[in-house]
Amino acid sequence: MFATRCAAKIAARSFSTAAPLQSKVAVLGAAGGIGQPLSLLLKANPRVTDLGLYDIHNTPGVAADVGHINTRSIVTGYTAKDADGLKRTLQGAELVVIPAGVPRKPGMTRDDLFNTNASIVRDLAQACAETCPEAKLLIISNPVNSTVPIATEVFKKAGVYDPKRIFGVTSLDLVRASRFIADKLGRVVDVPVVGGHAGITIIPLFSQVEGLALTNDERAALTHRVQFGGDEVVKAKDGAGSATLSMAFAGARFADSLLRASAGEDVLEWAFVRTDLFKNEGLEFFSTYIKIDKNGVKEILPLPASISEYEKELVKNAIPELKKSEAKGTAFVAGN
Ligand SMILES: NC(=O)C1=CN([C@@H]2O[C@H](COP(=O)(O)OP(=O)(O)OC[C@H]3O[C@@H](n4cnc5c(N)ncnc54)[C@H](O)[C@@H]3O)[C@@H](O)[C@H]2O)C=CC1
Ligand SMILES: O=C([O-])CC(=O)C(=O)O
Repeated sequence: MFATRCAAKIAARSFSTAAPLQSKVAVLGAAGGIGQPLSLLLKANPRVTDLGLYDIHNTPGVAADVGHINTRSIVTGYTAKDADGLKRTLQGAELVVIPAGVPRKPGMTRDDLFNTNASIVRDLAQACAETCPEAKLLIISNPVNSTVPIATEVFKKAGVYDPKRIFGVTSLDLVRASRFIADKLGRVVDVPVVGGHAGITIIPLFSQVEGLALTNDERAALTHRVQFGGDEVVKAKDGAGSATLSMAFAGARFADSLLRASAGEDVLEWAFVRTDLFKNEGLEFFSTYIKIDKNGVKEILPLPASISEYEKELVKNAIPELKKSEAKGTAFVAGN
């Protein structure tokens, strides 16, 4: 009786061999603060069939550990010391998630990371352009407002650029906004967050949340908290880095959206992408509402007409900041 119950339980937990599609996901920076829990969450995702982990060091240990989890995917782990380690990680990848690079310490802005992270993202993007130009790139490394233009320029130079496939991951801003209003609202709902991923460029659209009534003071305080949520974590970690666990959750959620879209689902998401929405202002990248399908971005939706005057003002103020970061990223690749 007990044996039968156990067998039934094990069978129920086993992965279904009928699961469709082959989906390889690569994580670059897999041994880091974000990389490890992100790899764990991706290993738990039944849509992932191959999980390729790469870092400059420590990846074999992470791969061996995560690889013992009895879900569907096969795990490989390479470091910079392995011959063709990066290439082998990227071969056949459908998604490449990039959390490689240094995190902030208290007192730093995300832009202060530019000098170190710009070349890391440039070199990893170059490897992607050579080995898996058709893969979707999910860029987590900061400053996102500049690293996405960097990856874009690398792909353009390599002649393989498709704006549908390069995403700056801003999902953590949505996760925070959703969590920060959950107690007041009594439920967890999606909150659209648009703009970019640094300070005042992060714009939560609380006006779009049904049933949420905020005073002006509450709205201003909540908006500020979302815009500077990253600083809250950096301060609390007190020199030991920035958000890792919540970022892994948000990154895994965004990766899952893309995998669901690949499997034929209609998916609405928010991400920092190439768009003509602010072409008249000379801005090329903006985080906004996107419909995704198996090819990546299927449609970029305009901001809802019903956003508040307060939110319109936030968008207006973000544009010069976004343009500066975009120009810095673009110039970096042009000059190197
Ligand atoms: N987009 C977002 O919402 C968020 C972005 N971040 C950013 O993510 C990045 C990573 O943060 P953490 O994981 O906390 O840092 P971490 O320092 O713990 O991990 C970074 C990993 O990248 C690896 N790495 C460095 N150069 C590499 C290269 N060339 N190739 C492969 N791997 C390389 C390191 O060895 C390390 O294991 C930071 O830039 C941080 O600012 C962090 C939180 C949220
Ligand atoms: O604040 C940071 O440096 C990390 C980050 O992007 C975030 O937590 O939103």
